[in-house]
Amino acid sequence: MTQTVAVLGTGKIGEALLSGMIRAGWHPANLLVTARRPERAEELRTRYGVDAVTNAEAAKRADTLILAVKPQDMGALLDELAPHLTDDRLVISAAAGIPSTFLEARLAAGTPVVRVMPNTPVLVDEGMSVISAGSHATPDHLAHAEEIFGGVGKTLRVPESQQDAATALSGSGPAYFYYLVEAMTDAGILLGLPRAQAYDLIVQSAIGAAVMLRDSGEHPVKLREAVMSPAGTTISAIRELENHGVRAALIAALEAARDRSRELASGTN
Ligand SMILES: NC(=O)C1=CN([C@@H]2O[C@H](COP(=O)(O)OP(=O)(O)OC[C@H]3O[C@@H](n4cnc5c(N)ncnc54)[C@H](OP(=O)(O)O)[C@@H]3O)[C@@H](O)[C@H]2O)C=CC1
Ligand SMILES: O=C(O)[C@@H]1CCC=N1
Repeated sequence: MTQTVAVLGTGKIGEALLSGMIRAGWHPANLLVTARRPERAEELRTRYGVDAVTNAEAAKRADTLILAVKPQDMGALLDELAPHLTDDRLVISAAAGIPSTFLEARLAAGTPVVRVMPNTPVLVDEGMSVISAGSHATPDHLAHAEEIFGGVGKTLRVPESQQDAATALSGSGPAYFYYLVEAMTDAGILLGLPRAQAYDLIVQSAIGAAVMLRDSGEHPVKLREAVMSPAGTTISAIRELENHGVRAALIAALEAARDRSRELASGTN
């Protein structure tokens, strides 16, 4: 039987996922979206050929609902959905921090909930989506979530207790790399290169390094050692990174992201 999937809250990650599902072969007729603003609903209808409906209608029509609103909006969305949602629907939450118990407590008893932390590279089919089962989710529900998110990148199952850490690593992860590219491009300008050239050099280096990390099977230390010639340029740069505590800063940054994810758990702040 053909399943209908609804994306509720089609902002940055919701739209990225929607576009990826269509590329992965989902027919727009089997997809629904919801939006808070009529002009946004119209934009999504025109851009993707999907039906933009109310949250209540999505609850009635979809077999699987993917909730992609901000953690702070999740309580209100669940209150809106609960009267229309029966326990034979699968509810997938992509919200940072919000535990599955938060959803389960607001939905019909026994409703299966799966928590997923995707990231924006789902836009280019290179997403990383970390998946956990709530109390009533079966292996079939997890497999269904993997089918959806696996179409736009990799998936990994973890116990829900690891979701805040996964959010800090892969959910937020792309932003750290963009930040590094920005900073390294600025350095290129300081060294006298035009911005566009500096950007190209850094981005291609990032792509090359990422492919080697993924495909070479080598530990990152080995890959770095291969770049660091004795008494050469690279070790001079690495010494500065160590002097400025960049490794410690990264560890502290990811710890802060994990802590923020935990703070969002109440859904109210
Ligand atoms: N951005 C990312 O990289 C990632 C985000 N996430 C999670 O995804 C969720 C969304 O994040 P993001 O996409 O960045 O945020 P956005 O603000 O871009 O998207 C949220 C969308 O939800 C809409 N919305 C809010 N309430 C309702 C409602 N009741 N009914 C319908 N639509 C509603 C908003 O509408 P309006 O435009 O009117 O405000 C907005 O378009 C968050 O919970 C976040 O933790 C997870 C992984 C990665
Ligand atoms: O910054 C955030 O809160 C969201 C969750 C992970 C990525 N973006």
